[in-house]
Amino acid sequence: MARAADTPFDDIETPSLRDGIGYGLRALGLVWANDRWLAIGIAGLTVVLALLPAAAAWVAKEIIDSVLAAIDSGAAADRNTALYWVAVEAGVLASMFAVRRGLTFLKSLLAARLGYAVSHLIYEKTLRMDLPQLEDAAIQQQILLAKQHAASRPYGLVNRIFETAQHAITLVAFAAVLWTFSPWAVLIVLAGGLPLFFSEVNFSGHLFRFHTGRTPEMRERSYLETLMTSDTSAPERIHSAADPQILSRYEHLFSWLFGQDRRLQARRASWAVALGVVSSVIFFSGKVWIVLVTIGGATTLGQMTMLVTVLRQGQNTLSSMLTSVGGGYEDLLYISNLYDLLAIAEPERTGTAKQGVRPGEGFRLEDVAFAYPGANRPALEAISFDVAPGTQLGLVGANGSGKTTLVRLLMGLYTPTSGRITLDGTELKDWDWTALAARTATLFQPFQRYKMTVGENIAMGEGLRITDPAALLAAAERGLAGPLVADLPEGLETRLSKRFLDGRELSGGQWQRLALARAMLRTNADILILDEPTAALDPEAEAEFLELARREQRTLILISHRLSNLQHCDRIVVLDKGRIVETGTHDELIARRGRYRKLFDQQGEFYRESGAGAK
Ligand SMILES: Nc1ncnc2c1ncn2[C@@H]1O[C@H](COP(=O)(O)OP(=O)(O)OP(=O)(O)O)[C@@H](O)[C@H]1O
Repeated sequence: MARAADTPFDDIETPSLRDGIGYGLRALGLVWANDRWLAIGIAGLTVVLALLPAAAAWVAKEIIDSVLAAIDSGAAADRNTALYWVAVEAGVLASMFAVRRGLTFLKSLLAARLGYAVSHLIYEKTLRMDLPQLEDAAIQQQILLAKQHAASRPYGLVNRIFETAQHAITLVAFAAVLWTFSPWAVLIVLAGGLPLFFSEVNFSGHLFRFHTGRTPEMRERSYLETLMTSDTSAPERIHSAADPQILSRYEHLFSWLFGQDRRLQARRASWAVALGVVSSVIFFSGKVWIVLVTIGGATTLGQMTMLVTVLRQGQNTLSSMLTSVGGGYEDLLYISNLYDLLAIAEPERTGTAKQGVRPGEGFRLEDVAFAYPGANRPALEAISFDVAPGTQLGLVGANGSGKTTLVRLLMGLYTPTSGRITLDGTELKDWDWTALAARTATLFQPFQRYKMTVGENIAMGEGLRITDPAALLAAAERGLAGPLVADLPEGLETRLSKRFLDGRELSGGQWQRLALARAMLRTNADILILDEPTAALDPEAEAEFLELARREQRTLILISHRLSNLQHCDRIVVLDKGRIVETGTHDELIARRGRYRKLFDQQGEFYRESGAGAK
């Protein structure tokens, strides 16, 4: 929900001047590193374009003065001189046009290259982040802001730097012309532009704080937009008739965002009008002065025209330059967010062990606790147990008892807050990440529905490194997806998801079969971790798959709410509120008449009968 309308976001920090200069240089460095010829081309044309306005003003003066001379003398030579200057003016204007077009072309190339380069940096960074970092809401906000502005801001900043340089050179040339008349004329140009500059810089800071501070609302808005258009949310949304509520939330959010924009832009516009009036008054005072001096006979008509033109263009150029500086400052603020994101320390994966110090020991958990960042109580506490190779371990417990968290710790995706987890005698953090990951084949909860081909959905189990159709089909068979793949018109090549024109949609159970096939592709992993692997399968398929998994001869860690699935496990660990409350075989736990037995009895007549049989 949107916050109070007048939330000022004043507490959001903006970077210091020193940091800002550093960011600017890094952005230029990025351009240089990506395409130095493009950078050189833009810089060269910028300098040429910067000098042309002063040249044009000078040529205009020469035309007027030579025309007046020709009128006075009536000589053919003077007439030819005037025509010569007209031809020069045509050349200057044509060059201006050509250089401007060339610059626009090169800058469009730069925008595309830089947008890609920055997006690449962002994705390289997010791909190196670990799971807790990606689950951190503050980091997610930084990523969103960086992604939103990746294509525009770094290019914007570089463009503003070039523009500022161009305007600065033009100004120096204008100043040189004005100086010949009077140094005061240079001062008039400066006095007219500076107030606007300070106002723009001030508003750039406000805008940045607004955009940064409003990221939660922007995220909610984009979520509501997805909710109103996505096919996956459509069945529930349509059925629950939630549309008016969702739309009204969206409208509420929009008017809050719009109200803030309006207030800020209205203040910006009124300041711009007021300062524009000040600039005009200064300009016209300068013009009156030049006119009076000309009437007094101290300058020629041509000089007067040139001076007035230069005075006006000088003021415009200064205000464009200062607007570029203000805009560049605004770009820089967003880039500071980008660089803050890029500067986030990456998770230290310092482990190098390719195998454990006691091969064959399996997993050992010693007094493990884990708390999610910001959580007020640990998700797991005092967890100790062993899993010897080849053991089949069942994990059971109510929703939120910590089962998924526990298997993610075993996979090394989270690090225990305290305690130790070892695999073959070596702590997980000391393992080489690739070697550790290669030990486990996993069905995740929730599993992904990749909007790729069927083959790629399976190949993701080995990071898309396996492309051999025979291996993919074998995994499909072992994940009970063989008949499904055979039935699809293009087999492994079938594109999934209706989002694509030629894409096919699958049922929940069919998607789950592909997720199972993905896990089963990892034939070299000696540990199979299955987090609710059969929740979407029909009973026949469920029994068939679990039987298959049991025959795999690998360590099996199985999470299931259907306790009958765990009957064959060598050991069952029962979790409650993040703690182990019971362990034992199915029969032992049934006989103990504790938590497991209670859960088991609650699962209906069928399970109770088979439990009684086991007693
Ligand atoms: N990514 C997360 N960030 C913060 N807290 C989380 C996260 N995932 C889970 N939790 C919290 O940790 C606790 C344990 O969650 P976990 O998913 O491990 O339970 P579970 O036993 O697998 O539940 P279920 O049977 O519903 O799948 C819950 O209180 C949950 O709210």
